[in-house]
Amino acid sequence: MELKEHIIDLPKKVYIGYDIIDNIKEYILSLNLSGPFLVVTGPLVRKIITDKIIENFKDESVEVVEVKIASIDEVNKVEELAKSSKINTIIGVGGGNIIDVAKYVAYRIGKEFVSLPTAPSHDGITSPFASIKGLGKPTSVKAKGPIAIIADINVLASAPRRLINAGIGDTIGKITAVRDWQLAAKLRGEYYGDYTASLALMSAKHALSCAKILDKDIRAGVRVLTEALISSGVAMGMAGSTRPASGSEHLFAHAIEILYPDKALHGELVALGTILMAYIHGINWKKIKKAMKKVGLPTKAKQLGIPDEIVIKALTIAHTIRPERYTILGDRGLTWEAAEKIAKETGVIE
Ligand SMILES: NC(=O)C1=CN([C@@H]2O[C@H](COP(=O)(O)OP(=O)(O)OC[C@H]3O[C@@H](n4cnc5c(N)ncnc54)[C@H](OP(=O)(O)O)[C@@H]3O)[C@@H](O)[C@H]2O)C=CC1
Ligand SMILES: O=C(CO)COP(=O)(O)O
Ligand SMILES: [Zn+2]
Repeated sequence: MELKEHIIDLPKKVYIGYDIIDNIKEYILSLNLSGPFLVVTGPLVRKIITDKIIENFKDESVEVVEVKIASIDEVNKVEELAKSSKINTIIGVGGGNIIDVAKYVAYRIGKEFVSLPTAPSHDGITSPFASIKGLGKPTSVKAKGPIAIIADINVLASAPRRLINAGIGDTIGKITAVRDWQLAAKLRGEYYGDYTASLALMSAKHALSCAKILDKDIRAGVRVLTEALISSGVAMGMAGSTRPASGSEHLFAHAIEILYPDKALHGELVALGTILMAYIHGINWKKIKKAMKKVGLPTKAKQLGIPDEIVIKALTIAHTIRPERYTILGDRGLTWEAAEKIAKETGVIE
């Protein structure tokens, strides 16, 4: 099936390198972005990274706002401030939650957004979508794609290993997401972009290959991972939806977040979901699980403190989360018995 209209939303510039946050002012000005600027950041990141960035912004009109989670209340707070301070450019400095709030507010007020990720933990760095709690849906909504990305590898490599692993987990998910997309094209006549799907799959391949590099040279490994995460976001921008990056494995992750919130990182849940959905798809889930173990990603719900019953329940409700996006879970989902069998056979529960 052809799309009636297709807008490809991509960044104008991607700055990637070492210690490049020192050049932030130069980058921003070369993009002709005007102030006042609003830096959206998190409490921890503010202390360890953001304050240094602000120093490099001397002589410009800059305000900083701290956000704890990506919720509609935080969005409203940031939007109010942005409007009252007549902000022209929003810079998101932080993990996935911060980037999502920054790009969503930029979308709502029609201003430019610059993405400055501090952790390679998610592929929302580039994507023109955001996940905001309290909007009435657990999945992402349209947001402003970044005009520029500033990816400082020294900053990203300083993130805790758990966040780095979560980024690998989020990209591993593309293996089943693309399978689901192919299935939807076959069974439901949904638009399928071969090139975009290949791009998403390539991200998974590169993220997995970075695992070996990470142990020898953390910065080199994080660079490969960051490029994979940016690229997966490009796939979403090209597809005009998160379809190439989010399938049944993400539905499982979202279901866990609903039933048992804030226990695990997004990428960790996606990776667990990928083992389960790969099993149902009949692809080599053992190989995926082995690769996850090697990286240090949890392969059992218990490692994340998630009870077995929550995993089973999540599997049974996952298909209801985004019914318009067809996946291997079909329209009717899994029975409790089937879910339990899948979770046990893959070793996700005991
Ligand atoms: N829009 C999209 O397309 C996508 C969106 N997402 C969304 O992203 C979110 C997950 O993002 P994720 O990054 O995993 O989680 P968070 O944004 O919650 O970040 C996790 C923690 O890491 C901290 N942190 C960030 N950078 C560093 C650093 N360099 N050193 C030390 N600590 C650091 C944060 O600090 P602080 O407390 O200061 O913030 C936070 O406490 C989910 O909500 C998910 O839905 C995921 C994929 C795609
Ligand atoms: O996390 C995402 C891609 O990695 C976005 O997924 P959703 O559209 O399912 O929220
Ligand atoms: Zn994701």
